[in-house]
Amino acid sequence: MSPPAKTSAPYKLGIIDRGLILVFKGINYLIPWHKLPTFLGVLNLSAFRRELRAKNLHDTYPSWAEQGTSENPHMQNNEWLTTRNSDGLFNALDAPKMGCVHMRFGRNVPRQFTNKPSPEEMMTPSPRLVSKELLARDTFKPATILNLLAAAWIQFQVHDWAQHENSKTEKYKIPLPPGDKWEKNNDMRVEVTQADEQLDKTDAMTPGYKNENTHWWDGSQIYGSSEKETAKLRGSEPKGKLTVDKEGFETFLPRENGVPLTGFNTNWWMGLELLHTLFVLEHNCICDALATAYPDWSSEKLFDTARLINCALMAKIHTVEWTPAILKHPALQVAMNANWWGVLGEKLHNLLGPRFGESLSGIPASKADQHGAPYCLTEEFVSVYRLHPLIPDDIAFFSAKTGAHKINYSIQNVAFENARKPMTESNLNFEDLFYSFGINYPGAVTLNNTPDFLRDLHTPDGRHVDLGTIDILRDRERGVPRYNQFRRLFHMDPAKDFLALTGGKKDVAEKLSAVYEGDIEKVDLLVGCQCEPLPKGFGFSDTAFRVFILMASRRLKSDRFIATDWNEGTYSRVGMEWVQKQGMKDVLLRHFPGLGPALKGAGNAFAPWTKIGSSKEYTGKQTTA
Ligand code: HEM
Repeated sequence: MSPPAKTSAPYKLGIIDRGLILVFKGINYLIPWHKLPTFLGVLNLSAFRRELRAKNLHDTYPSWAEQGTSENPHMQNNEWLTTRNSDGLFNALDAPKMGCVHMRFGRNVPRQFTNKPSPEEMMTPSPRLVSKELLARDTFKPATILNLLAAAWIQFQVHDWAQHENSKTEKYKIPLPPGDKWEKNNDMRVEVTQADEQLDKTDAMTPGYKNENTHWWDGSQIYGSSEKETAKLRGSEPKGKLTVDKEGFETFLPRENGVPLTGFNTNWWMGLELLHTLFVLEHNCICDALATAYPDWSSEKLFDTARLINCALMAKIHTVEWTPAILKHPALQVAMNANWWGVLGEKLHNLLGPRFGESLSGIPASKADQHGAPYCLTEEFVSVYRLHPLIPDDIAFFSAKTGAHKINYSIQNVAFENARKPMTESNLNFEDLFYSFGINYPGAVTLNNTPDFLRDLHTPDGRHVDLGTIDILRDRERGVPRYNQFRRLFHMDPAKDFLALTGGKKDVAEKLSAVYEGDIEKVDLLVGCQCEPLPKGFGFSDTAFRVFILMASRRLKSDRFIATDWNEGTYSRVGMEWVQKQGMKDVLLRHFPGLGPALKGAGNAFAPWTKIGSSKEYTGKQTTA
């Protein structure tokens, strides 16, 4: 038996790192990073990332041995050396369980700061009061830098990355504010998050929670998080393809009792229907291209390679398109491109190849590195992706051919079993739906903008929940520090009072103070993030952004298939070109060519598209601000 695996040396700050961090701490005392000239802003972000890598990656297991050893679990099939395993095994070869399904979430703050609070602390102030006073949407506030596809995209990605399990037996009773008639019997109960078994004393104070998905960026929302599931989704399709159903001219995800058959199908709505369908079609199209180029490949080889390509394409789209769309700041445009192409940029990357390491040539093809802590997603990462205000109240639907306004549907009427209703009921096709998503706005991630639909949600499995209450409760129960403490642990200054937190908005500060009984330290992370002033061009808070600075590159850098094994041997020549030469617009146009006119003038596929024909005259709030 080999000793416990430790796949990478502890991340130590060198003298240059320390110098850089110190210099920028000095500069930031006077000027925040986002107000610096672009070049300095990018360097500032790099200084943040160095410090975060050194101080903000914390394992929640008692030892590295929990990640497995090079012999245990035993790799029975050498196939996993060159392709993804659906359970997430064997990505790190000497720690084969790292990042696999049912491994625990880690932490971005030391565990001594993540203790589970007492029942009283957990319910103070009542999460329902916070939801009613501070989260409930008063009027729809649109995010005008984005389109609705951007909202669907991030949920689509989150479903690849993270899902906690709820207890089947235990529930919290949520205190209701006076006069709050939640249900007839005036009772609100929410399932406890299922904690992992206790492995050591620390777990008694701060439980570990397992991920129901693989932690890797491996398309598990499409392919499933187990080999068994993947086999089911492929069925008996030849040439490495995923199963689809054809109805007339449209291709749909197959369904069982009305439920879509795909890797992750909970919290379903039309946005997910669109993106799951699109990337299943993309997988099948990649299979065709590979089969043409490599006619002797088996169905297995075609599937494995197409999945690698499809996952890398999604990771690239997220890195160089979605993120710069929601963080529309010049330093971010450079920094996110640098994650993929390096600071030398795409042209030089293509000319010289990825030979100069992570900083100059980008993360793909650089050496995989876990920076001293086993790779996994974290509780704090899940917290900052609670972006439920992105969901609007209703969607305006248009013809992709003429731009004519057809009909509006409330979100409720395109959610769960209704996800395809506008197609079956109103004769709209996928092209119309994509076009409509391209010109509808999502909600802005801000206070009092969580839709009623999610705050009074009835799910197909019989739950009746207020997602605003749940968003607050979950962070508290999982020991995620409240806003000010979170900022300290992410090396930021805490807000000194309510007025400072809101950037001088007196009415909001008073409302916050009333809910939190004058104690700024009690403000929940999600609430603080939704009311702090944003850097110019940002779609969410600078505080949440600190988690992104660290984890966006970590998801790429820790993954052997994106880092060390990024080469033609793994992906094939066709595969490398497929990923490197294409983006979201190419994917959309390949499958839905009628979107051409709307996408023609659009800069970023996740920003509002060009309105065509008579949709320009529509004045509804869904697409006009
Ligand atoms: C119609 C749209 C949506 C529905 C119906 C929905 C529903 C839900 C539900 C029921 C939960 C689980 C609550 C629990 O802990 O018991 C949840 C969690 C979550 N949702 Fe949403 N959601 C939607 C959109 C979104 C969007 C756009 C995002 C943006 C990224 C998002 C991010 C999350 C995250 C991060 C969690 C926590 C997952 C975890 O605890 O592991 N959701 N959502």
